[in-house]
Amino acid sequence: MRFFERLADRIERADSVVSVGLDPDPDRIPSFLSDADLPRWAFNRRIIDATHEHAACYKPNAAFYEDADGWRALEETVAYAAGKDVPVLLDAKRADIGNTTRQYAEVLERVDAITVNPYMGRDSLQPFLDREDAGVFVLCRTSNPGGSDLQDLELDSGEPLYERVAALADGWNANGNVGLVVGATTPEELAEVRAIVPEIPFLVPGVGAQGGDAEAAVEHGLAAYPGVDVDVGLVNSSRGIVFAGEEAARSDDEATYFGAAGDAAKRLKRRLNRHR
Ligand SMILES: O=C(O)c1cc(=O)[nH]c(=O)n1[C@@H]1O[C@H](COP(=O)(O)O)[C@@H](O)[C@H]1O
Repeated sequence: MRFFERLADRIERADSVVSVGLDPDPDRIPSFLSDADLPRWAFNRRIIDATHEHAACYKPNAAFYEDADGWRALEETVAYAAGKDVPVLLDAKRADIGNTTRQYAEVLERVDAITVNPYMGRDSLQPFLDREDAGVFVLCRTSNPGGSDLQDLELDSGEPLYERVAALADGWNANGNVGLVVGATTPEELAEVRAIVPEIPFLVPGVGAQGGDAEAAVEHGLAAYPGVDVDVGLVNSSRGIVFAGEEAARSDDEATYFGAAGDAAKRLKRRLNRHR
């Protein structure tokens, strides 16, 4: 089964397009978990227990796992999410020259999908694109303030670079496995990219902690996919869900802390579903 078919299945079962970002910043892991063997894994396991009913996917960002214990924590996390039948999208923003990128793409043996960076061009993405069953989300218009520095640059044709990336990604989609990353912080660009690629699902980060537009994320982020009954796409929130417990009363109480994460995921799911 292709990634977007598996994702559609999950979206239907959870009635949700929420991507729960697993970004376990070590400085914010609650002190009651600091003695755990792998605090990031202990944290993620509890987050998954609290949120999986509302999760269309989990999106661990590789930056939070790039040390020896981190890789172990990530491995445990991926296996645990799979056990709950929730796809995992590794946010690694990868791509490189041929032999290197072939190694990078090996990670798709262990996760369902990945984010990739188009800056080095098609050959740097080919080994990912060749994995017919995996999802490959190409950065297009990112949510950060500096996203405009390069991505908005106008080409000779008059189009901004991010629009060219969208058009190129359409051409890279022979296997029906390409998605685009377009931030919720730039709703007009979301609409523009959607007009260029009516059939490519988006990963829309930037709602929650970055204050992006959740309604526009749903309106433009989802796309019909051949052979499935629901529109497909993902709207991600990381800190707004996993650290919701910091604001809960008695947040040093484990049940309250992780209950708040579950509530935050459920609230986001309902908010997004109002616009689906
Ligand atoms: O590729 C991404 O997921 C991504 C692209 C982008 O344009 N903006 C963006 O915030 N992200 C990621 O989405 C997550 C957002 O986290 P929060 O701001 O805490 O919801 C982080 O893991 C970011 O790296």
